[in-house]
Amino acid sequence: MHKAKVFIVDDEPGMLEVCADTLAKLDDVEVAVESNGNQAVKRLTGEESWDLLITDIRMPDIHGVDLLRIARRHDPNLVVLMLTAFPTVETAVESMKLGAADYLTKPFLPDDLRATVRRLLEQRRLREENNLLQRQVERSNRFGDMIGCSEPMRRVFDTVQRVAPNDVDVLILGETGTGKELVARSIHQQSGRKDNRFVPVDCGAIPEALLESEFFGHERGAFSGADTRSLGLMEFADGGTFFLDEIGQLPINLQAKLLRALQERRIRRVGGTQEIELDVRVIAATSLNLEQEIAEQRFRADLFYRINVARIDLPPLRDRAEDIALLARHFVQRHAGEMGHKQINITPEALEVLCSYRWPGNVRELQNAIRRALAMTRDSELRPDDLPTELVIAAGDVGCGKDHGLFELRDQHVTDFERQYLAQLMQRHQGDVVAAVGEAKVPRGTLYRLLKKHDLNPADFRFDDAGQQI
Ligand SMILES: Nc1ncnc2c1ncn2[C@@H]1O[C@H](COP(=O)(O)OP(=O)(O)OP(=O)(O)O)[C@@H](O)[C@H]1O
Repeated sequence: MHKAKVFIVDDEPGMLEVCADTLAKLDDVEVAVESNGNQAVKRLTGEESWDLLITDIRMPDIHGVDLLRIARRHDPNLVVLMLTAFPTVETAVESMKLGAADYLTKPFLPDDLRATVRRLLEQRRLREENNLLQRQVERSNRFGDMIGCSEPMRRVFDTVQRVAPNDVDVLILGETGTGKELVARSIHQQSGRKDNRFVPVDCGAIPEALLESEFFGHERGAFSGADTRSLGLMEFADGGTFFLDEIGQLPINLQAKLLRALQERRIRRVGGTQEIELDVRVIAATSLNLEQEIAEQRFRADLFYRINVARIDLPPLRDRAEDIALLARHFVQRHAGEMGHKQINITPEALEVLCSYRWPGNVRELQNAIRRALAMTRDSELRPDDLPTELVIAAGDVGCGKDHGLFELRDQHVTDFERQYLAQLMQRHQGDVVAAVGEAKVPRGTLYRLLKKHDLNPADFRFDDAGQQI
């Protein structure tokens, strides 16, 4: 049987003995004790892994709250039970904020200690099981880098699988951030071209005057400034896949040239006379309604028919609510590691907020919201107040109006904004207050006061080269 490892820290040897004896009666628990603060820090930050830390608050060589902070920084999943003979509201609140699971006031009955430990270990076991299940669920709802369990996404995965090996051109339609580029990459990855290049180009991002030479390349001397011959993106993609993102924004004169290149699979560099044969698969994507663009004569119908050989419609995130929780958990897992957190759970209340928002920026917006929330959270749970304010308001938590007046809502906004701003500022400067003062353009004292107000500690944002918090 796996025994839960419990570590008890108290400066009084008598107390350690009583606690150890009490817990020894639980047969699935293994107990270690320590009365010296420095030794306790060493064991908590060393190789050993612990399930539960029980620590006294008042000790001569280390304060229990500091031990809690150090231990949870090393292992954010560690469950901590605080013991105190002098309960003060501030210490209790501070301990809870730093992630203590509970606290017991001395003196306590052995049964109370046993019951509390049993409950905390059970909670931890359930959380771990839950994480394991989540990982299994995610594995079965994964298609390459794409995640989705909703019916529309399953259809998308199915279509990708069918069109990928067939070398036909593909048109992907969907609002911004729905994953069009991810789908295009996935098609490339599952095609016979996967060992050659995938060349993406954002048609809306290249200045019109440069588009033709960017696409088709140019010969030396083709125009002033062209001192060398240059390959175009399409030629660069020879043998592979050319991904035209936002094709709806391509100027009409270039549409004609692209159509010709697609029909003949040949191009001519700007200023060149020779035709160059190319073997390129084209995948185009747009968030515009191309039929309407054609009706308004901004998009050529013949180009539309040429690229609309196989078509994939990516539904907006709000129409596939089942995917929201799955994606949110996936992003939490992915980005928590990058930010130095070990394992973070989303509370059911936070999931409810995420699921009732409309996500105009779709999956990209969800991913960013999770990143921002992770920067705000200080313990192993992501709660509604860690989420960007606009989501919480839209979900009705703060802002249904009838319970909150204009000024109250405004103050709430300002407070949330301040907290988010400061957390991101600290993150950008890795806890360097001098650099943060420079960017925020406020006196140092003001910055310290605001950090204190929002209970943010610059030290929590300092990481070493390996990404570990220092
Ligand atoms: N189903 C999904 N599973 C996992 N991540 C996804 C999914 N859909 C989108 N993403 C992520 O969301 C972000 C936006 O996706 P992507 O760039 O493919 O969207 P897009 O539709 O091409 O956006 P735009 O129209 O703005 O170019 C990316 O970081 C991508 O990895």
